Amino acid sequence: MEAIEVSGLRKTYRDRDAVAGIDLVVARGEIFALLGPNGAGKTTTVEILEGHRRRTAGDVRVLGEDPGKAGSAWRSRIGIVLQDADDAADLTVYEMVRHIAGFYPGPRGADEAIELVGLTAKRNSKIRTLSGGQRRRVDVALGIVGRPELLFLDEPTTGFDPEARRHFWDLIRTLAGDGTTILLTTHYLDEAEALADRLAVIADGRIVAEGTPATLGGRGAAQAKVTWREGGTVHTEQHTDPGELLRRLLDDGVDLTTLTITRPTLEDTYLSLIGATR
Ligand SMILES: Nc1ncnc2c1ncn2[C@@H]1O[C@H](COP(=O)(O)OP(=O)(O)OP(=O)(O)O)[C@@H](O)[C@H]1O
Repeated sequence: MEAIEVSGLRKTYRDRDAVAGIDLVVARGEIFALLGPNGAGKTTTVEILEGHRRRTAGDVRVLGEDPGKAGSAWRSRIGIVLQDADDAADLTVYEMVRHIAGFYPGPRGADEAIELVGLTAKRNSKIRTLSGGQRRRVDVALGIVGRPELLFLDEPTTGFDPEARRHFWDLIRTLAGDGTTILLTTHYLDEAEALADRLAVIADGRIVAEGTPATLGGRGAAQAKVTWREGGTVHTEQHTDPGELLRRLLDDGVDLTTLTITRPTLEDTYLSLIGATR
């Protein structure tokens, strides 16, 4: 059984489609990233999968059940990190995590969850005294404390400093290595590239491309741009396989310290996919 199966998903607000017919399959144990510009429909999609919003049309199965009808046993199998979590700010980190752990049948220890998000030093601090990035880490601790089979992360690393982001990536890889399925939305292309087994780009409520970070939007087959300097002139050539060109340049005694080879980054590919929909 797949972790997530979606076909023909639509969500209409008044007369406008926020989600306009999405098909999506996420396998168990997979890390799947949803990318897309502001207002594309990512949060709406994720909240329908979490059972937090009603859909207008389409079939949705999450861990084998319809999230619109599933009960508390299903809910205890998923973990959620919302985009704007409203923390009970007067509790300490430990109190809050322990409180939420109490809703799950087989939770992690609160201290283990706090340690996993790197907040042990803030264990006894009130949440309202934490920085924005530290609060976000509390949100992640709350999402994983129940040992979810499936974890939803909506822009999980917004406000994280670079070290916290790397730490978080390691945590996600560890969870995935233990078999947790992860669906995340992010605006950070480096994050998607570092974490995702597969990803989809949503624009205007539709999936415009889907693939692995290496193949999305034809990226894998894209030509490499080779640039070098020879006799005071800069040369540029496009090649699918630049090996032959490199051998020729070596034979010709060209100074290869001036040579660069670039391929489209995931960001280049993403921006051209988004641009094509405008
Ligand atoms: N409760 C609502 N009522 C009316 N329109 C809504 C509602 N929630 C979302 N929308 C609209 O649906 C569209 C998709 O919004 P959504 O929040 O899913 O986008 P998103 O891809 O998550 O964006 P972001 O990257 O900014 O988080 C937007 O045009 C938004 O204005």
